Order: sequence, then C-alpha cells, then structure tokens
Amino acid sequence: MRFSVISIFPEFFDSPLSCGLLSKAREKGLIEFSFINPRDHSTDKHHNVDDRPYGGGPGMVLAVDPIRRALGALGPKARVLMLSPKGRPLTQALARELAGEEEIALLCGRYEGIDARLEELCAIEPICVGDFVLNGGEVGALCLIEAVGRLIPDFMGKDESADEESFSSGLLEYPHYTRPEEYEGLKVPEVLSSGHHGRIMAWRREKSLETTLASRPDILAQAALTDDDIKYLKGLERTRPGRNLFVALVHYPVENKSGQTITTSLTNLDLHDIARVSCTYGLGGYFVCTPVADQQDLARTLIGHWREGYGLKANPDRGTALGRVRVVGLLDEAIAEITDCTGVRPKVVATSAKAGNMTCAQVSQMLQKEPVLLVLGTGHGLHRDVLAGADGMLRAIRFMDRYNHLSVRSAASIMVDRLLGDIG
Ligand SMILES: C[S@@+](CC[C@H](N)C(=O)[O-])C[C@H]1O[C@@H](n2cnc3c(N)ncnc32)[C@H](O)[C@@H]1O
Repeated sequence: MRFSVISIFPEFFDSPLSCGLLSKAREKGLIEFSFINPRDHSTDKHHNVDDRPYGGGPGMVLAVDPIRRALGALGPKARVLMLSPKGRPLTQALARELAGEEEIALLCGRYEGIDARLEELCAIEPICVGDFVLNGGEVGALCLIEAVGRLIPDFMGKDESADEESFSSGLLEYPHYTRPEEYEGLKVPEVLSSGHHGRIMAWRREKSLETTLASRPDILAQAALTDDDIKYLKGLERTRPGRNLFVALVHYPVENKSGQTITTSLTNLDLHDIARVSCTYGLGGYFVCTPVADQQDLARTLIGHWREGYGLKANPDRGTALGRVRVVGLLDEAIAEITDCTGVRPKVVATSAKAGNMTCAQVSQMLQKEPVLLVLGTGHGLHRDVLAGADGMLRAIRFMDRYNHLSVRSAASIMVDRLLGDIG
C-alpha cells in the first residue's frame, strides 16, 4: 500500500514513520510513503501557498491552485482523502475499508483550511479524526496511517490480534494482565491462569460487555449482541440516570387555540401510556396535575382498578406501571414532592411543539447529576406562565418540519427515549 501525503510540513512525519511497527512495515516493503509539498507546486515566486480570507476574519487560507497542482502528482488509482473537521468520522470500520486500497492520498490542511473551491474541482473525501480542532491535518493523517496500516496483512506479528481489539466486534476490548501474578495485593483473575480456553473466552466476552457498558454505552447500543450477551447484560448492576427523570402531565393551566387559559379533562390513554413509558424507562415518577377534585377522584379510581381491583388479577404488569402515577393539583406540588424525596429541587424543563432550544444531550447531561422534571402540556400546550417559570425548554420534536402535531403520549415516549435510549 502507498500513502501519499500532501502537506506543507512533510518533516512532521520523519520521527513517527521511523520507529516501531510502521518503520518495520516500511522496511518489509508493506507500506510505501511519498510526500508532496504544495509549495513545490506554487507558481508564486516566493512559493507562497496561502492568502487572506475573503470576508475578513482571522487566519489565512490555503489557496486552491497549488493544492490542485499537488494533487496532479498523484497516481491514477489514488483515493484522495482530506483531513477536515467536517469529514466522515474515522472509525475502525472505515480503517478496514481503507486497508483494501492500493494508494491513499492524505491532504493535510493548515491555518483556516483550504479554499472551498478545491472540493468542487476535485474528487476528495473529507475525513475527521474526532470532534476537536487540530492545528493541521498532519496529526490526523498519522492517526489514519497507523489505524489503516496495522490492518494490512503481515503488519503485526499475529494478524488475529486485530480481530479481538476494541471496536473490531463493535465492543471495547477486555482487560489484559501480565506478570507478576499479584501486585500490591491485586491478583490476576484466576480464570486467566486456568488454561481452560472456553472459560477464558467467556470471561473475556463478559468483561468486554462490562467495559463497553461502563465506558461507551453509546457503542453498546449499536453493537451486534448474542442472546447470551443480552442475558449477561440484564444481570449487571448499572447506574440508571432515568431515576432522575420525572414527567408531569399538566391539565391546568394550559391554553386553548385562542390562547385562553383552560383546564382539560384527564384521558385514560394518557394515564396508562405515560405510566408504561415511566415504568419501562425506570423513571423517578409520573405526576398527573389537575386541580379539579372530580378529575383527581377519577384518576385514583382508574389507578385503583389496576392496583387493587379486578385489573390487578387480569394484568398485574399494568398495576405495576400505574403504581408510578402520583395525582397532584398543580405543578408546584410535583416540584415539592420531588424536592422532598430527592433532597434537591428538580430542574424544570418545559416542552412545546412550537419552541424550545434546549437539546436532549443537554438534558441527558443534567440527568447524570440532578433530578429533572419534564413538563408536558395538554390542550393547545402549556400556559405561557408555566413556560416562563421553567428553567429551560426542550427543543420541539421535528423542529425543522411544518407538521409536528403529536399526541402528548407519543411526544412523551419520543422525548424519554431520546433522553435515555436503551441503556440510560
Ligand atoms: C485549524 S484547522 C481549521 C479548522 C477550521 N477553521 C474549522 O473550524 O473547521 C486546520 C486544519 O487542521 C485539520 N484538522 C483540524 N481538526 C481536525 C479534525 N478533527 N479532523 C481532521 N482534520 C482536522 C484540517 O486539515 C484543517 O484544515
């Protein structure tokens, strides 16, 4: 495989490519490197390659012409990648795909980046090595060279090493140990000295699942899992940020179509469905807020049927879900109850189909450390005073579309799932 690096700092690569396995791969002829400096392709008498940005602002921009000329020096089969924060993320799957190429060209930006017209003129794939900004593409190019290079046959002592590593199976790798067998009172797990291949494999899979759950639940949610994996995960202790999430369904004060203050009636479906969501996602609780005494009685009668009456015999699971419902008069009572039981006043996050700028990621972050009360409205939405009194407002579901009229039950399910997913 050949890596052709287009960079105004080719010397950047001297040391990393002259040690360790990359240097051995070069000696064995598995990988070849060539460097193209855009300065050598500049028609400017001072070999300048950058200029000031149109529209003003700080920094310089790499000009299109010297870079385009530099790309002209590549072989016909080169797949041209440009290191860029806006690119496709560099993942193990992409590294595997790239390991099958004959020639990879790596275009390294500097300063504010490269004149945007280059991408209109040349077939270039932008690649990003992480959600952060580097000074230039060179460090990213080195990441890619190493991630791809080590997947080339014969690069590593044993090719199977790559199959068991983190990300290869969609999970993080299990922990490793070496001698001494005991250090500072910490022993190497007994199973690893048992010589029992089957037990060692099973232990490693379990540790891999545990490590991924603890460190990267986001990738666990996407990983291919066997029935045994799922059974093992079900038995694991885990922190459940969902316990910090409370939901309130407000029947007063809400607004009608004309913006007048109204009280809406309770619906059996809202009661059941949001209770089931609350139970499924392990929420801290679900408050139904109505100051109307008859409506409160009705809610308690319905709950009683499933908790103690005939419903309990017919479907005990429903009783479990409805056991989470608390009937209160006003939202403030829900806030006071949560404050009493958690010792902390919850952050109140209002919801609306029309407005809101808090992201689910921000609220998920809050749930890691404090209780949050997600407030849903009925009728034509929460009263303006409730919105004004909230600590924040969650961005509307499908905020970019014209039609986003969901039932409050659907909205509650979607929001809770976005905040907690399968793992939270
Ligand atoms: C200072 S950065 C330019 C950042 C650019 N102004 C922006 O905000 O997107 C200079 C160069 O570093 C490289 N670079 C910086 N961060 C990167 C990342 N996360 N992944 C890949 N390349 C990156 C790119 O080649 C980029 O053109």
